[in-house]
Parts: sequence; structure tokens; C-alpha cells
Amino acid sequence: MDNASLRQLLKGAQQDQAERKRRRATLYFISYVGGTIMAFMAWLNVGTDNPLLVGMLAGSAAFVYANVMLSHIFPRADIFYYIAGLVVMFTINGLIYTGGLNNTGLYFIFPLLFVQIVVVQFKPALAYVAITVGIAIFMLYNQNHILAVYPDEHVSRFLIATFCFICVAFIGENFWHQSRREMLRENFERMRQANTDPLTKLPNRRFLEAVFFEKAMQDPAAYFPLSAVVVDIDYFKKINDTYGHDIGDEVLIHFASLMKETVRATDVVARTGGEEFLVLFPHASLSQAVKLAEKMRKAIEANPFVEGDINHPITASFGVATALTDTSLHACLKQADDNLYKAKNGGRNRVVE
Ligand SMILES: Nc1nc2c(ncn2[C@@H]2O[C@H](COP(=O)(O)OP(=O)(O)OP(=O)(O)O)[C@@H](O)[C@H]2O)c(=O)[nH]1
Repeated sequence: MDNASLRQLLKGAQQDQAERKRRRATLYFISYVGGTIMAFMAWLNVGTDNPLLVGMLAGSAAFVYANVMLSHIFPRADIFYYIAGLVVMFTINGLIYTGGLNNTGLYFIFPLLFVQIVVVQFKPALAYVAITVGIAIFMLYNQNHILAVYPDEHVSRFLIATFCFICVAFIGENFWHQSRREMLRENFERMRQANTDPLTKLPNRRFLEAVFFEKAMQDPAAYFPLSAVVVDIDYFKKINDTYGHDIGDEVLIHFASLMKETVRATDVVARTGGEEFLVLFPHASLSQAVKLAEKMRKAIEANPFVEGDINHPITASFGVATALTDTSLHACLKQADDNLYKAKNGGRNRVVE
């Protein structure tokens, strides 16, 4: 797997945790509380001479509820945050257009603008707020086209207060956004280190268990049949004993890069133990995996470790197995291990399926 895909997988795993929870909780809270307030306001306005306001508030409440219900069904879709931001845009301008109850609509704009900033992510929120306030200003200066009547001094006070509110809200959001990004970067770095083998820079066993297998279980159609190849360098102890541990380390790095070069960007090569590696081929049948393992075996055999006076041939043994579905993943890994054992007992430098 190339570095970009690995980063992508790790970032996905990281975001899935705290960030998604925070955004979802915000959307749920704002939708249920905001939807209820709008429904209540619609009811308060029933019987007044402003049927458009009643319809708009009731319609917005219904839309907000429908949106949040759908977001429960599709919890991973971002579209519902943007729809909520659009409903807020519509409500703000609807309030300005109709004037709200006793012409008090302008007072509700500030909390609604804040909701828009919180629900939509930082950069898109700038565009949402600019459009919302742009339409509002247009209506306030073209009052002959709207139902409400706002005295000039209300308009100026409102615009000055809106300007100050937007500046303060965005400055706060900006600093919060920056510190969150910084925190995410640090967390990501820690996570990357925890999931990487420091010697070969390959993903480690933790990555497989906490990230890759989790992802495969969440979306089996994208990964299965998943083929596993357990690879173990032959007579590695002899290399350490002959040339020393440092050269042994160099051999492991050489071996890791050879294996990485022979697989595709979507395949994973991980170091799972001292001189043991696990290669995973998503969407690969047993026969395809055997061919790929044979290709790796030949590449390793053809590329001895060369450094200074040392020219040491290297071979490895391979155990292959395939999981047709996610339920057979653990049995497949055990089978691949058993096959590696057979390859070792059968004389090494071979692939056993
Ligand atoms: N240099 C180095 N050696 C390691 C590392 N991790 C494990 N080893 C060594 O790898 C060797 C593994 O030896 P064995 O399990 O006997 O396997 P082998 O000599 O490869 O023999 P077969 O696997 O049966 O072919 C041991 O000597 C470990 O000390 C490491 O990170 N660096």
C-alpha cells in the first residue's frame, strides 16, 4: 500500500472517532431543539395576520426534522449538515421578509447565524453566512419588495450588530479551528507512529487489527475475497549470527522494500514480527494470491542483500490462504500460518497454499 493510501486509511480511522461524534451531536441537538422552537413559534403565530410566517416556520421545522431523521439513517453522509445550513439561511431570510411576530424577526438572526457557523464547516460557513447576510441586506434596503417594515435606525443597528457578531463568531471559530487542526495533526502523528514499524516503516500488527481489518469488516464488498500471505525470511538467525544485528536490520529493510515493490498500491505489506511479514491482497482469489506470492518469492531470490563485501542470498517461505467472506478472516490467517509452517518443513524458499 502506498503512503498516501495508508495516510488516508489512518486519517479515516482517526476522524471516525471524536470528530464525527462531535459533529453529529451538534446536528442532532440543534435540529431537535431548533425544530421544536420553530414549531412552537409557528403555533404562537397561528391566528395572527401573518400566515406566510406560520407556513415558513412550520415548513422549516418539518424540514429540519426530516433532515435529522435521514441523518440517523445515513450517519456517515455530510450532506445533512449542509442542508441544515440551507434551512437556517431560508429561515433567517424568511423572518426578515415577513418581519416575524410583531416585527421582532431581526432579533432571531444572531443565534441562527451562530447555528449556521457551527453546523457547516469553517470555510463553507463563510460562504453560507456571506450569502445569507447578502440576501438580508438586499431585503433591508429594498423594503418595498418585502412584507415587513423596518425603520431606518433598526436597519443600521441591526447591520452594525450583525457585522460585530460575525467578526467575533468567526475569530472564535478560526482560533478553535486552528487549535483543533493542530491537535488532530499531533494525534495523527502519534497514531501513525503507533501503527508503523520503526525499522522498516511498514504498517505493524496494530495497524492491521485496529485499522485495516476494522475497515474491511465495515465494508466487506470492497475487500473480500481477501487473500493473506504470511512470509518468513529463511535462516534469518544465521544472518544475525554471521554479520551482526545491525546488518540483520539492514536485511530486514532491504527485504521490506523488495516486497513493497512487488505489490500494488491497494495491497498491504505489514511487519507482524521479527522476520515475519503479512501481505494482504484485497479482492484476490487464492490462485491470484499464489501467483503474487510466487512473484515475490522470485524477486527476493533474485535480489541478494549486497553491502560492502557482503553479498548474501536471501530466500523466504510463504503460506497462502483466502477468506471468501469477513466471517472466515481469522480462520484464513490461521490457515496461512499453518501453510507457512508446511513451507518451512518442506524445505523453505517455497509457496504453500
Ligand atoms: N536484526 C534483527 N533481528 C531480529 C529482529 N527481530 C527478530 N530478529 C531475529 O530473527 C531471528 C529469527 O530466528 P528464527 O525464528 O530461529 O528463524 P530463522 O533463523 O529465520 O529460521 P527459519 O525461520 O526456520 O528459517 C532471531 O535470531 C531473532 O533474534 C530485528 O528486528 N532485527
